[in-house]
Amino acid sequence: MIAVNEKWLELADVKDELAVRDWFMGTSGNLAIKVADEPLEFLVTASGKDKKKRTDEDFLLVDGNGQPIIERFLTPSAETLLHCAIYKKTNAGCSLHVHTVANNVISELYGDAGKIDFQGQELIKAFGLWEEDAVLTIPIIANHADIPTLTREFESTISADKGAVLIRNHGITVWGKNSFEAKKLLEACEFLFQYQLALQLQLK
Ligand SMILES: CSCCC(=O)C(=O)COP(=O)(O)O
Ligand SMILES: [Zn+2]
Repeated sequence: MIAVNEKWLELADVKDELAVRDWFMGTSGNLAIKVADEPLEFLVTASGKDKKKRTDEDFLLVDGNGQPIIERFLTPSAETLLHCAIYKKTNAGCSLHVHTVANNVISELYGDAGKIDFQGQELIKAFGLWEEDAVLTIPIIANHADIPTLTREFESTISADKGAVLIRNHGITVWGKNSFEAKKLLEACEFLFQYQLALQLQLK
């Protein structure tokens, strides 16, 4: 139970930081943090809540199928299966999903290509890419309304213990070994997206 309480507080702190950035517009976004490996258990945000507020009902514990453990009054995030896919396919400890204007516009501009590449950008080092000619590729998948379909396409893009995937005209999901790394990746992506949009305005 101590582990759950510690992870709860860790995720609540991340949620507060992302809320300050206004990254939970219109109750969008969901966050998860792993609590146990075998069997898999993780805390995930309750669905449809105002994630800018800190309450005792912000998170609930779910199993590897995204089903609530003990808690029967709260509904897990509608996108819990995406978090399940991350924890099943990687050693990640935390996964974060937010909707921002920049990540939505980038996903639409580059959606037909199915990806966006970043090269020659200092911030790609956040992903561990330190070589001078390194390329960060962020996949962009279709925003299927059917969550199992969305999850299948999403999990086909997962190939490492840290990563980021854009869902077209929806948002981004990132994951990393812990909440610090996941938040770092989320911020790096947002920087890169805002840079790309600003650059495109200058080129016009
Ligand atoms: C109003 S946002 C639409 C659902 C969504 O994309 C999202 O991120 C939040 O859903 P949740 O069930 O996690 O609250
Ligand atoms: Zn979403």
